[in-house]
Amino acid sequence: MPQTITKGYKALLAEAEAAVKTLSVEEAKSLVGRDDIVFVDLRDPRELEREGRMPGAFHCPRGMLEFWIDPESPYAKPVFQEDKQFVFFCAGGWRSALAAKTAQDMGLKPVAHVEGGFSAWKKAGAPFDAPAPKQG
Ligand SMILES: O=S(=O)([O-])[S-]
Repeated sequence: MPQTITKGYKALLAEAEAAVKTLSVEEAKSLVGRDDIVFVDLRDPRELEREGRMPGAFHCPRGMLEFWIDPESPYAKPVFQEDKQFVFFCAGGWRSALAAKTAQDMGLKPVAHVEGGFSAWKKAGAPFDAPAPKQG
């Protein structure tokens, strides 16, 4: 018998979007370079290699999020102990909505996520570091 998914991704995203602050790319752009803001890139390493990076963003693969945020975890990262605003982004804005909701549920604050993610960021002409050219 097939599995019955009782709470699908749309419901999870709707819950997350209702709970966390969403920034447009334009709003996010206006925060670049500020000392009190940490942009958190949730994409996988291969996506960064392929698509490029947001300058100055802290890279936290989505799979490590909870373990890097919790100071009691052996994998805790000091950046998540700072008194700053955390702005999450991914490729398209879905992982970042769920991640920002989880981070907020864990007590991290303030948090927000970027609508449309890195794809929208690039499309809007926001600054990014292009991927390094392939060797060979
Ligand atoms: O990056 S994503 O929005 O496709 S999950």
